[in-house]
Amino acid sequence: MPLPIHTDGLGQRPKVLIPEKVSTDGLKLLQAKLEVHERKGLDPQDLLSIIGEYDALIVRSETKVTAPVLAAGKRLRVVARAGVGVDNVDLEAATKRGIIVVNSPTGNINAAAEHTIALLMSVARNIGNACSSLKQGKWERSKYVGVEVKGKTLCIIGLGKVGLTVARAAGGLGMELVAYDPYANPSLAASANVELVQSLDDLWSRADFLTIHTPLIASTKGMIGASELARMKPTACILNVARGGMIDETALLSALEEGSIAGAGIDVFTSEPPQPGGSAARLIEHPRTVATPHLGASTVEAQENVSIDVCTQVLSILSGQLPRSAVNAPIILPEEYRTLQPFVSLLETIGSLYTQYFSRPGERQLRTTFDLTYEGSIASNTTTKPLFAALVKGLLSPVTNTESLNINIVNAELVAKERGILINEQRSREKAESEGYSASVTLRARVDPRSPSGTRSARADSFMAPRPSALEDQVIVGFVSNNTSYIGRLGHFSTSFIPSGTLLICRNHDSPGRIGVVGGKLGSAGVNIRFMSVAPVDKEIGEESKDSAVTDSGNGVAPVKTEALMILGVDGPVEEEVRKSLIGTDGVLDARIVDI
Ligand SMILES: NC(=O)C1=CN([C@@H]2O[C@H](COP(=O)(O)OP(=O)(O)OC[C@H]3O[C@@H](n4cnc5c(N)ncnc54)[C@H](O)[C@@H]3O)[C@@H](O)[C@H]2O)C=CC1
Ligand SMILES: O=C(O)C(=O)COP(=O)(O)O
Repeated sequence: MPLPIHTDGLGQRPKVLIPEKVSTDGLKLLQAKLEVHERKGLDPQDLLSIIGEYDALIVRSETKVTAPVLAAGKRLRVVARAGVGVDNVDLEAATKRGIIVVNSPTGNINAAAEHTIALLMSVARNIGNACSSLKQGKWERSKYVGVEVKGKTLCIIGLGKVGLTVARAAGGLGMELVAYDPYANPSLAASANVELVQSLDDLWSRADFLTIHTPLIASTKGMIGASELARMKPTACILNVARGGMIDETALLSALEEGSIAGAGIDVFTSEPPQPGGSAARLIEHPRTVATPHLGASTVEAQENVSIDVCTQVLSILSGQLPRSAVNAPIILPEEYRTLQPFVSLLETIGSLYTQYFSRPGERQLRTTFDLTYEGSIASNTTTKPLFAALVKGLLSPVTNTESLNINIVNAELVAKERGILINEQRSREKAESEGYSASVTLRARVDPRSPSGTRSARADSFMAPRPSALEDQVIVGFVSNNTSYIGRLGHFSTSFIPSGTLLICRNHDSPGRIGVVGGKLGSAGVNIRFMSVAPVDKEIGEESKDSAVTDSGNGVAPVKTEALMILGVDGPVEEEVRKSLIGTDGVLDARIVDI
């Protein structure tokens, strides 16, 4: 069920910018919940100047979503591509900023495949030239004699969704099918009667028609140049309904001019629209080229599909749910996300509690590795990305502005790496049940004694773990009960409290009268106590330290069996003077304030 979309603090609905023609079928879904601004014909400068107002951006292939656009999009949470190819979106920059990029991976593949077949037939039967000749009042039947495709070999580079759909349709036309795709599914290829070859070198000389259906990526850029074209039959025709940039346009034009290939059917160009007088424009003008202005996805049906697909995903993301097809985020099934959700809040709390509770102001700080263990039922989830992201956010929230970092499943790993936070995730199915809960999480810090602060990075906001006192155990155990987060262990102490609001956490001698002392001092300072919980030394540690139990010297070293924690939920802030006044007298060894 979709969650409500919240307005901002000023009661405004989230805003979505649509600078290209996107079908109204999807936009209608948005209009009820969002402010939808269709602004066609924006130039790059206009886009830069207005993008800062928007929470979502929906584009097709024309809008270049560059790093500067994403940087200016301070509120942007999602860039949706109403189509397949995301080569016009700077994915790396979006990931860094935690902006989810979604696309519609299947909505227009049939349209693209049908358009490929249309170009194939147009090239084979001279449809474009014959049509314009007829419109000029001519009747040139012998000039436009074509070839049949039945029995001819169609070579396909990229046997993905579009490539396979083209193969099936071309198979229906009686064509022989050969494909090169190092990642193709052999059984799908076999089911469409496609012969898969091991190398591109096996294709060039076999093709009567050659069609390309790969994404535009480093390995496909400039894939077909002069030397490849030179190896093709002079009767061969080449088709491109994928992306400009994969075929060298100048080389293709020369091959057509020299007659080393027979024809071309081209829908996509290196620069769209083509620069007047440039290589694409000259290629389009060639009499044996059939060209269309990037119309592969331009059918009513495909535009409805992609529009509804991406608009639904925009709504999901803006209501805090996960999209169906994010390009730069892991796929998480909805039912899996539901089981993880209560733990997301727990992990954020544990992270924040860790940073606030274990920090000692003024102490030299060190870089840390965390062991994060999921125990019990939660350990069987296939992904824990949302939990990882929540922990990173929690660890950083007390020391940096996490709002501006927008930490989420998209960028959490990157942010953690940049801040020197190393998190090892582990799973244990049994442990939590033996402790009496169905699932729990343990965060244990291992501080690297060889890397004092400042040795690796001069960043002021880099995460530095607090230096632990000699024997301090930096561990937090949390669990969820009735959708509420609980802390079950803090350092050496076994406890059970709900971490929320302002907490005063005191470590004291485990002897009568401590509560009265702290309560009295807080009372005279006008601080109201909401709840209180006493935490003895965890039983495992108690066993270990039985023989060595000595009284603490009061310097924060060597917690022993004779100590306990007192956790007080208090209303409002506790002045620093009041906190300090609690320490050192009447058996109170330490007092720390934590805000959750
Ligand atoms: N002209 C238009 O309006 C449209 C164009 N497209 C374009 O069509 C292309 C294909 O789309 P889909 O089939 O949906 O993508 P897809 O991801 O399903 O398939 C791409 C295939 O290319 C293969 N591939 C990747 N690198 C390769 C390489 N170096 N050599 C050989 N094969 C390689 C992959 O293994 C994959 O099987 C994309 O570039 C997309 O942008 C898609 C829809 C409409
Ligand atoms: O989906 C794709 O990859 C396309 O190329 C379609 O582009 P368009 O949305 O028509 O600008």
